[in-house]
Amino acid sequence: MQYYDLCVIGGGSIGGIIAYYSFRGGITNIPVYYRSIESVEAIMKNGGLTIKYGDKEYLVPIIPVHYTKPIGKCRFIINTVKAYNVKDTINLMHKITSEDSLILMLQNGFGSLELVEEKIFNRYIAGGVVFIGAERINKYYIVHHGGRTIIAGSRRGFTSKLLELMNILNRGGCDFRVTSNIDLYRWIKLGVNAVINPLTAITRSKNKIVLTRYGRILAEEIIDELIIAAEKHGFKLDKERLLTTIFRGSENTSENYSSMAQDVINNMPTEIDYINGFIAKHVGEKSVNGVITRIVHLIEESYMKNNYNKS
Ligand SMILES: NC(=O)C1=CN([C@@H]2O[C@H](COP(=O)(O)OP(=O)(O)OC[C@H]3O[C@@H](n4cnc5c(N)ncnc54)[C@H](O)[C@@H]3O)[C@@H](O)[C@H]2O)C=CC1
Ligand SMILES: CC(C)(CO)C(=O)C(=O)O
Repeated sequence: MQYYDLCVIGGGSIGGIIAYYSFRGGITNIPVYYRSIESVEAIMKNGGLTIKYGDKEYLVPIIPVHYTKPIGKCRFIINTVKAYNVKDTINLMHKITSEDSLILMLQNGFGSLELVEEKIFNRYIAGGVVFIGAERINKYYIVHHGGRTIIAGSRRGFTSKLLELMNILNRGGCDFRVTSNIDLYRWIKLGVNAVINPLTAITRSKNKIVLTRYGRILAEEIIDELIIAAEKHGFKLDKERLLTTIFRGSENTSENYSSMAQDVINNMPTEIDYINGFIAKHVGEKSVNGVITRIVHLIEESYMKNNYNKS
C-alpha cells in the first residue's frame, strides 16, 4: 500500500490553492481527487495545476486521481468539495485514511464537519475556515485572488497533527493557524459568508459589492439575525467587530467572485442552505436570512433544468 503525506479531495478553487501551498511547503507527491475524468486528463496534459497569484503563474505538479479509484493512504486529507458533495466523499475518506490520519474539512457554513464527525470514527477530524478568495477558470487553471489565512481546530480535542499540518502550510506561505475554539471562528466565518456570498450571487458581482450603500445596509440586517442564532449556541458575537471583519474580508478579496457567485455564474447548485438557510432555521423562515435563502433557491431554479415543477 502506497502512503502519501497529504491528499486533497475536490480539486476546485480552494483544493488547488491548498495543493499550491502544500507543494511550496515541501510536499512533492500530492494526490488530488477529482469527480470528473475530464479534469484528471486535462491536468495530466497540463503537467499539473497552474496557479496564478498576483502577476505570476506557478505550475504545481500534482497527481490527479479519479475519486472512484483511490491510490493509497494519506496522513493528511484536506476535503474541499462543496458542502452538498461531502456525503459522496465519505466512502473515499474511509478508504484513504488509517487510524493515524487527520481529515480537515474546509467547507463554508454549518453541516459538513458535523456530518463527517457523525459518519467517521477512529480518525482525527478537524474543521477549518478559509479567508482566501480563489476562482477556478478552467479544469487546470486557478486564480488566487487574495487573503491567505486558514484557521483550523478539532472539536474532538487537541491534536498535534494539526500543528504538523500548520508547519507544512506555513512553510508554503499560507497563514494557517490552530485554535482550541474552532466553533467560534465558524460562527464568525458564517457571518462573512452569510453577507458576501448571497449578495454577490444575487447580483452576480465581485465581493466589493458588499462595500456599497445597500450592501452595508443588508449586511447589518443579516448580521443582526446571525448574532441571535449564535447566542442560541452560546456564542456572544460583537456586531461592530463582525461588520469590520466582513468589510475587511470584502476588501481583501474585492476582485473575487465569491464561491456562491461562481456557482450561480456556472449554473451550479449553491451552499445557501448551509449558510443563510442555517441561520433562518434558528431565527424563523420569515427572517431576512429566510428570504435571502428563498431568493437564491429561485435563482438556482431559473437555471437548473426540470426543477420548475418542484414544490
Ligand atoms: N472559492 C472560494 O473563494 C472559497 C471557497 N470556500 C469554500 O470551500 C469549499 C470549496 O469551494 P470551491 O473550491 O470554491 O468549490 P469548487 O466547486 O471550485 O470545487 C469543488 C470541487 O470538488 C469536486 N468534487 C465534487 N464531488 C467530488 C467527489 N465526490 N470527489 C472528488 N471531487 C469532488 C468538484 O468537481 C469541484 O471541482 C466550499 O465549501 C466553499 O464554500 C471557502 C472560502 C473561499
Ligand atoms: C472568503 C470568501 C468570501 C471569499 O470569496 C468565501 O469564503 C467564499 O467565496 O465562499
